[in-house]
Amino acid sequence: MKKSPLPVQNICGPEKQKIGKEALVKLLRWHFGHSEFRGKQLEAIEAVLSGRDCFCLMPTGGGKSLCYQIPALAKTGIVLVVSPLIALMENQVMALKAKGIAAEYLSSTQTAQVKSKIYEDIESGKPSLRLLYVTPELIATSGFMSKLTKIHARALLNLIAIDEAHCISTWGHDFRPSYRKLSSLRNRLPGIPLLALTATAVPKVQKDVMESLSLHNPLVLKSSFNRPNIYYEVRYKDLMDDPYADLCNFLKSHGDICGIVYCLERTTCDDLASHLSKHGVTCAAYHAGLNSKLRSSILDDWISAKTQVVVATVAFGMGIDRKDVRIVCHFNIPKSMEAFYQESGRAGRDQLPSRSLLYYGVDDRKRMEFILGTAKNNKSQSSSLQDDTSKKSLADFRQMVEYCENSGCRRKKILESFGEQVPASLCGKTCDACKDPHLVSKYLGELTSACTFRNHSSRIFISSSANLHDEEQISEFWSRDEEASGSEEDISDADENLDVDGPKNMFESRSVTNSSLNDRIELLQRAEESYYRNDLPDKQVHKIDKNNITEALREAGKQRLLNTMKQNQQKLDVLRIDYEESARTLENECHKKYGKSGKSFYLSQLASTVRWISTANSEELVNRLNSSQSPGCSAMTAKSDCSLPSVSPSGGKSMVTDDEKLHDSGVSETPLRALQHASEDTKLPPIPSFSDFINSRNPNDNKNLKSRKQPPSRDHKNPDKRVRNQ
Ligand SMILES: Nc1ncnc2c1ncn2[C@@H]1O[C@H](COP(=O)(O)OP(=O)(O)OP(=O)(O)O)[C@@H](O)[C@H]1O
Ligand SMILES: [Mg+2]
Repeated sequence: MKKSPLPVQNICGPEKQKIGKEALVKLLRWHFGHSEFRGKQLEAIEAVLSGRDCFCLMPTGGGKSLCYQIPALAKTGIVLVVSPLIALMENQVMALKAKGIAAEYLSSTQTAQVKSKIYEDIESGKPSLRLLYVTPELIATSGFMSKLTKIHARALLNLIAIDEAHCISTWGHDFRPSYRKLSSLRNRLPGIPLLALTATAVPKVQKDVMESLSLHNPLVLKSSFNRPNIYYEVRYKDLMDDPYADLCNFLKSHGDICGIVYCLERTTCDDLASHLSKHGVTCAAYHAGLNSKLRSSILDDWISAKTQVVVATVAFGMGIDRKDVRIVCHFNIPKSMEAFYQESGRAGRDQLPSRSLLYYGVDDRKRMEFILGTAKNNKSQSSSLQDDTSKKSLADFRQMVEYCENSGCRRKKILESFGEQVPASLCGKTCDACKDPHLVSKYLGELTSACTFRNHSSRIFISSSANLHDEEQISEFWSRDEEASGSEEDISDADENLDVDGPKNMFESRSVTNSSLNDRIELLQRAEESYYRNDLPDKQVHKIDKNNITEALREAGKQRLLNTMKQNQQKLDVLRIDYEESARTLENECHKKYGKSGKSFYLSQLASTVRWISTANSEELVNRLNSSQSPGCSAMTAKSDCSLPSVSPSGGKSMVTDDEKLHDSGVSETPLRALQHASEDTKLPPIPSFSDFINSRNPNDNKNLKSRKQPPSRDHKNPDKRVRNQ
């Protein structure tokens, strides 16, 4: 229903006149239907209305948006809101419009007509608009800045609100290079109060945000990070027979509730969503590998409660505003406490009891250590800034591991990681460790035994990833950060094209400033995708259906798998294996599983398999190859009439040992010879290295990608590890 603008007009006083609390509460009730301000909302609103800068740290779901929405209604003129995501802007603008509040957003996704209507209004000298949401990229363009300057000169710019302000800090978990450009706002638009809002900023990030934005004598408002309505729990994958079944039962036992399950990889999302669906949970997978149309329909179905659970990567991120999320589950350990807090904080925004459940697995931990450690090793040659960033990533992750591996109150650990000292009694048995400390201690004991049993060296944090893989292997993408920055892509492209002052070349600019792991991984992801795109001749690409899995693509996929096996030769040498056949088998498996679902699913599965090969041990590889074969044809006893890869485990020297025995078995060419041929003869498709990719950004010039690198992470779903150690 459209609301009359009358209350706004009534309280608009002369410039310096203080707007009283009553009038503000009236606005709150009239426009938003809330009876009272929450937490520090009123203080923030009064500060910015009086012209003072404000730094506002409120927990997720704390109601930060109202801190700039109410000021926008209290004064004629415009409140500019900087937001990191188009989806976030769209949601808020839609919700405000539904309340009859004049709000718009400017982004590359809008038509020229819509944009010029907005510009017309804000340049009219008497804008009807109250809230204008923009991306940080747009702010950096000279065109938009000159419009802002004009509005400013006419005293029509009341406030600049910077939402998710932690994105400005390289120390924050969601650093966005484009946010750095906001540091010029203070000088360019003097006298306009700045309001920085965030839910997740450790003390160092808080300081960095305030300094970067040059906040002048800001009112610093910090609410506790505590989310008392969320119950925290960790479950241990290594102690379970089947974590999929455990999660499924958990979700079903809570009835028809709304939930989010976060996974590290796209393929896990697809697998898990399909498993849950089969077992009666209405759910959908959501990740950056799906096209935007599909993504928004999945989001719509979830928002409108048609879908109960979304199984997602971190692409399902900021701006997801459904109040009644009852469960947020992490199926893989997140990379930092900040990420965990932000994601788990999507539960219970209506303040009702909700749950955070994290499935911790030692393999998951090692995988994460590997990627962070590899980044560190690679960066050791680079600047000290890069080293610092890597060290910080590892330290951040350490907190997450401690959250899972130590006994003691989970809530306390979360709060302490944000610099809050609280007594354990604060929790009031709202985490598993406080509710049932003996059980948690027992699980941790079992975990130690299980790890020892499985020959994991120890639970001591951060094994040297250099022992696992050489640094070549960094080039395989690891999707977690790409997923998050996939959203950044959504906002950046066209806006950056407008950028007259800003850098012409995103990659060039980033190579200078963005030493963060996130950016590197994002670029590597793009390199990966570019590799697949560029592998086909241009004309062919245009001709084929975008979603079509061509023979050429399949062949490239097979070659990629083959290449990975060869790069892991040393590790796999303990096997006697026909690499060519093995690659074909694995490619077939990917195609069989996801061929019908489309190219992105197929490529995602393929990439996951590549990662898996690079980390799997010989036994795992044997198992997988064997399970991929047709019934009755065992790879362990492969004969010449079986066109499947011939493999045996490392201990298999006694079973099938050397060339002679293979000759005896009737195989025309020994696996060892096949291996040699593969090394000598196979022309492998080039996979761009990180630097090659950056240097070859010209889309017409992708042919000089020469070097070849290798994936770092491993598939989480290792059936062998589900050992319950009683
Ligand atoms: N004073 C209030 N009374 C009741 N509900 C409120 C109040 N202020 C905000 N809310 C509600 O709380 C929910 C969360 O608000 P909002 O999206 O502004 O949170 P946030 O702090 O920006 O969270 P996030 O960090 O996740 O972005 C919204 O649904 C909003 O309507
Ligand atoms: Mg918000």
